[in-house]
Amino acid sequence: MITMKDIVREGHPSLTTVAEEVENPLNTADKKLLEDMITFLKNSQDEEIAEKYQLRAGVGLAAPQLGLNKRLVAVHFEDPNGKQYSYGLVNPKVISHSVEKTYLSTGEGCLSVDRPVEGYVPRYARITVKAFDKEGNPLKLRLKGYAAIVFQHEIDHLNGIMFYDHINEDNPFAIPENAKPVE
Ligand SMILES: O=CN(O)CCNC(=O)c1cccc(Cl)c1Cl
Ligand code: NI
Repeated sequence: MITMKDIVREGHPSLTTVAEEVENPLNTADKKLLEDMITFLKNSQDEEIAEKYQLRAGVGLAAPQLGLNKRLVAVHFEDPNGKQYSYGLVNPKVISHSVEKTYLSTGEGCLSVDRPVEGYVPRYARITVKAFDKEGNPLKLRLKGYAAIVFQHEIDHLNGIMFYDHINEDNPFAIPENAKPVE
């Protein structure tokens, strides 16, 4: 099972590398990896398991956070409106996005960053993502609000981008232009 010791931290090169596409449909090993990534997220959100294995909670995980140069992402969360998302994504790609931006009023955190980094992270308010699921079926997801933010955080990891790369250096809490917050 994946635990915190498997998660690489700032300074590890895979966090600033553009990850390679994986062969679709997934081979057995990559399919198990993606399933293990989703299981980690579920475990990290389970009070007892998280306590037992000292897991930090996460709503998403990207393979580069495991030091693996693969374009694989897992997400598992419920958005503020109660909509549930649980996906293993193969080679996800943002194929279109709004001009309008959004940001999480509480800021973002990352399992690969062992320190709080304050500030608003400007994200596209709406995105369309194309990917394949772990069975090799094509997916097309139209996302907005909290879900759009999480998916962008994860796809950034595949492109070697950390959430704090987006924060305004002069004023981290400057309201991003043309943006409405997700509370
Ligand atoms: O890449 C994934 N992680 O680092 C997992 C830990 N971070 C979170 O769960 C998290 C927390 C707040 C906002 C966003 Cl967007 C995310 Cl993603
Ligand atoms: Ni992260």
